[in-house]
Amino acid sequence: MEEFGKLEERVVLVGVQTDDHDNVEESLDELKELASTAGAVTVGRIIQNRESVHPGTYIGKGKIEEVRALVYAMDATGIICDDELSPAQLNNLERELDCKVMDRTLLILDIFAARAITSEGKIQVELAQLRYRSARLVGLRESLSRLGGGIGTRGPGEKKLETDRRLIRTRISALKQELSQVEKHRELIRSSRARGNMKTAAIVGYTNAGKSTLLNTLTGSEVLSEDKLFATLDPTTRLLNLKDGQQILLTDTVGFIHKLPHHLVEAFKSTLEEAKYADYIIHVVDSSNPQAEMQMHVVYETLKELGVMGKKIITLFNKQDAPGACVLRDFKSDYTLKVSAKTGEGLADLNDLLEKLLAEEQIYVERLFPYQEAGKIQLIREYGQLISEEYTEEGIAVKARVPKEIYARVV
Ligand SMILES: Nc1nc2c(ncn2[C@@H]2O[C@H](COP(=O)(O)OP(=O)(O)OP(=O)(O)O)[C@@H](O)[C@H]2O)c(=O)[nH]1
Ligand SMILES: [Mg+2]
Repeated sequence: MEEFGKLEERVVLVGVQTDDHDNVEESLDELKELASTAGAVTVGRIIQNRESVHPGTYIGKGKIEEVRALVYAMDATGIICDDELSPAQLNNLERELDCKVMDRTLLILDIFAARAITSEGKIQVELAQLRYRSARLVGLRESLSRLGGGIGTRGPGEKKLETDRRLIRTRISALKQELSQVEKHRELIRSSRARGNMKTAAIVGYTNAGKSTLLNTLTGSEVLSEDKLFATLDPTTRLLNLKDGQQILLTDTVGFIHKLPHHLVEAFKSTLEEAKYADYIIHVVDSSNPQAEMQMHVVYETLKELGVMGKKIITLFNKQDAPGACVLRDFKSDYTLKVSAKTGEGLADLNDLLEKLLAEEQIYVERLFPYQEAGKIQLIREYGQLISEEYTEEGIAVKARVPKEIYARVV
């Protein structure tokens, strides 16, 4: 595992501006944030304009010289490239520059590794790390050997490489098995939730948008929220009591990010899938971020990739208290609200909206059930929401909300 925190890492960021590519300056701003989250100090950046990235070395020969000079001048310990490098690009650059070469994927993996808390998150990160590494075994041999323990403590050699690969394969299949156990467990929880007829809203959004803060403010719970990228890696579900007595489950999710490497989306699928099983999507946008529009776009793309479609979307333009907060036009969502998760501004409107949406799914029942029909009250308890029950001589007076599907069986 690459450890950034131990000795001070000083890095130079390297990006390629291609014609069809979004703005690399902005992408490098974000890469700098990622680097600092991982504990590395950015000491310079170099951008090359090219039609496309160099297949063998990511950047061209002349630029490599420039990077080498900057690394030397700034006493940098390594470079971080803005795109995922192929194994060949990584090896070649490492040979040419003679310093540590990292890429966006490795950086994100490193942050993920430091932040995963639940066993599921940890397994997912380790799997993604192993997959990334096994493809780059030659180049990463040195950093691997620093791991100590099982993998790689002796010098290089073909035989050694074979052993590394076999160890990694064994580990991967063990992890996969563990993961499928954990996923089964999650599936169980999900289906019992569905049986209890509890509606769920998934809070999604770009990393650092304020998702965890929102969950904390709404439910008074303590979910780690930090001004760091990827503070949340494991979904956390909390019960929200709405003012009118209705209830909804809110699930915090891992933040999305620009250029989230595909196999990471793959690795985190089961975590991100919370959004797929939710009844509603609450999309939190950091409206004080100049990149808000691009970030919203990334969120929609990721949702599409996950197959999350046809759900009601509530977009929250968050951080209204912050300077420069704006409201963007948003054609993809069904409802938009201006809020501040920090100050609580606008959250009463969110409460009202959720009440309205939930009420649409349920029918209000006020009825006296004779004692011989008490079984129906059990049905309400199981599938609906019992607001009150009062025992009288004629029977039980009940106020409740029941889902449309079972209304006919209750009245
Ligand atoms: N000014 C202001 N800051 C906010 C608001 N909501 C969240 N923040 C800050 O934004 C930062 C990120 O908040 P989090 O709640 O951790 O963001 P997140 O979306 O959960 O981030 P990840 O878990 O990393 O994806 C923290 O420093 C919060 O204090 C808000 O309404 N106003
Ligand atoms: Mg969070």
